[in-house]
Amino acid sequence: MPSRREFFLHRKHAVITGGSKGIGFALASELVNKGCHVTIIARNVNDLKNASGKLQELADSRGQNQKIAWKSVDMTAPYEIIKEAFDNAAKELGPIDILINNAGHSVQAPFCDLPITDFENQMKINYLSAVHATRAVVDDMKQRQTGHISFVSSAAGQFAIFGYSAYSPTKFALRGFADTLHMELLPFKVNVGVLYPPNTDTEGFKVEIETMPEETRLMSESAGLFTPDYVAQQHISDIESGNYSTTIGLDGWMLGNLTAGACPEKSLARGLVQVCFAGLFRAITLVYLGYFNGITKKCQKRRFKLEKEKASNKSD
Ligand SMILES: NC(=O)C1=CN([C@@H]2O[C@H](COP(=O)(O)OP(=O)(O)OC[C@H]3O[C@@H](n4cnc5c(N)ncnc54)[C@H](OP(=O)(O)O)[C@@H]3O)[C@@H](O)[C@H]2O)C=CC1
Ligand SMILES: CCCCCCCCCCCCCCCC(=O)[C@@H](N)CO
Repeated sequence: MPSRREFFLHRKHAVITGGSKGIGFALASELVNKGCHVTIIARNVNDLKNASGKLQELADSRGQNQKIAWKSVDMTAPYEIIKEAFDNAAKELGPIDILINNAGHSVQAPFCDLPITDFENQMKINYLSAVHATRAVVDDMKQRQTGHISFVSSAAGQFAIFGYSAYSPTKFALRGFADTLHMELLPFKVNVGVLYPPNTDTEGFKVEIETMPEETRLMSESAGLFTPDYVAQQHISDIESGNYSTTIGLDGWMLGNLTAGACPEKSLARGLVQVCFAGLFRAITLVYLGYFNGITKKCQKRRFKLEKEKASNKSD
């Protein structure tokens, strides 16, 4: 007998923001593999055409008449524009059953080196875009008493490290929003889920790694580097089985247990692990924090030394 929590993806209409590349594209592909009709949203039209062409090929190879569509929308646009785009998507491929809030961007540097505008900009694309998209689809889901809404947070939305003073809060915010929404939508049978990826090998990540402070690189790489396909498969499988949180890799799994806090948990087995090992995971985290603080001090020492050498070279 299928479990009460199970969510069937076959012939559902899924909309993925930021679906033209990286994790979003991998999520879109996996949803096509599960039999969904898919609409992807992003800004760049060429990338959208390219990505939806690939998705259509994948869909055609399954021979089940699945439809693919794309919309060029800046997800930071005013709510009215977002609402119109989602209404049009629903007119084209049918009522929206699944929304994946994935569009996002990271800018990392020590706090004082970050342009002050980046704080607001990242909040707009990483957090507010998800609020707007959710508002655009949720009434209809409540009325139809079915649906799923996902948020792509980050391991940096569970563990805030050096360099992410603008980025991490946007990803923590998604968790707060998702926890609330999950509770409010329970009576309407609309599911909510959060994905917490560690570093994932995408175009966005390739740009990020070029400008990343050494501290951020050393700390974040301790949680591993994963392929977008692997990350997407884990999350889609959690959507199907009705799990709230998706974590990736061993460190990700520990981090999920550590930060379970007051977040929803629908699996008894997962809940038991959180209860039994809470202390152990906190202890492991203290060790990591000690290691990370050491990295911060060492890198700063090296930087001071370099600056001193430069200054003395100049005065020679
Ligand atoms: N890669 C990683 O290491 C990790 C990523 N994440 C999160 O996963 C999500 C996806 O990341 P990733 O795949 O690496 O990102 P990419 O930069 O590779 O792709 C981003 C996607 O979002 C779209 N996008 C960006 N800005 C906007 C906007 N204003 N409006 C609409 N669409 C937009 C892009 O298309 P276009 O530019 O054409 O608009 C593109 O499709 C992000 O939320 C990120 O924070 C979380 C943890 C780790
Ligand atoms: C008991 C638990 C211990 C586990 C410790 C693991 C340490 C995690 C460090 C945080 C990693 C942050 C990755 C950010 C990825 C991301 O979002 C960017 N690449 C943005 O694109």
